[in-house]
Amino acid sequence: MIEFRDVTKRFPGGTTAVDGFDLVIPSHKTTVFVGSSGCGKTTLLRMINRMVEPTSGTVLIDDEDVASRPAVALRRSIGYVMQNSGLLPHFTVAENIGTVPRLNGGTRRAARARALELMEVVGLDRTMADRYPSQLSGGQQQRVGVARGLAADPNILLMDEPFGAVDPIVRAELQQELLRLQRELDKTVVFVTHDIDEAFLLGDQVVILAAGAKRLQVGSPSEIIEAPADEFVAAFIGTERGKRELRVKQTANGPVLVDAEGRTQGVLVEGGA
Ligand SMILES: Nc1ncnc2c1ncn2[C@@H]1O[C@H](COP(=O)(O)OP(=O)(O)OP(=O)(O)O)[C@@H](O)[C@H]1O
Repeated sequence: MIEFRDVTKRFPGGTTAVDGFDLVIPSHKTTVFVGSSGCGKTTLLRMINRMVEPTSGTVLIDDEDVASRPAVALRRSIGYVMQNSGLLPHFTVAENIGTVPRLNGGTRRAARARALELMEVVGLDRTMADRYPSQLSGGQQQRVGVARGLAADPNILLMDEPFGAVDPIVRAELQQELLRLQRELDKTVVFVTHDIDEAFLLGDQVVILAAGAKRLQVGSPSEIIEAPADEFVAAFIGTERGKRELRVKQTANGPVLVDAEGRTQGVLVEGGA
């Protein structure tokens, strides 16, 4: 469990990126921070692994204040995946993935073995191990980024808009891969995005934020869609655009669900959750 207790971050220059933020992030679930640009999502994420230090307040992992842990060791024990993958251009794929195992004192051989194993986990062909990042597609680079984040087998994986820079088809593929990975690996994932659809697809817990990391609503996707906290959240999640206001339409083949513009969104079936 990760916990923010009354956390504030003021940057030199005066921006209050995060103002008195409280949140409990349950273990073995995916929590998504979603909100518009500059609302403090990245700052929140980076305070978990001490890439950013809070001005006041406490961040705890399993009831231990992260400030009491040596920053470098803490950072290496937590996976971090960033936008544009953040790969080192002069390292091969295998070397990039094996960076943290090497930093942790592992042999070159062990790091490579781990890298090859992880390439399989994230759906990359092993023949790519000796390529450089520039010789991969954007989607493949992101997979390498995810593999690198997993290399030290962390309990916590922080992901900062990891799929922001790829086209919608590859993005959908990577999202499905992450859902599969999460079922298999069972990590505590904290994911940042500005895309509410991505948040609802991936999140067990979704945290909708406004400027200063103000919590507008925290809940499961179902809770938020069924009862948006206010007009702003309703507009943000798209109910106003009619996107999530579905109604039943009878067709020759049975009932389907259509949106406000009459576009079919799905088929109505009996039973289920
Ligand atoms: N190192 C820094 N120094 C000064 N101000 C900063 C620094 N990092 C972030 N900020 C400011 O803090 C606020 C929150 O930034 P943050 O990157 O956390 O937002 P974000 O929600 O992740 O935005 P985006 O979606 O655009 O990445 C912004 O106003 C930003 O300009």
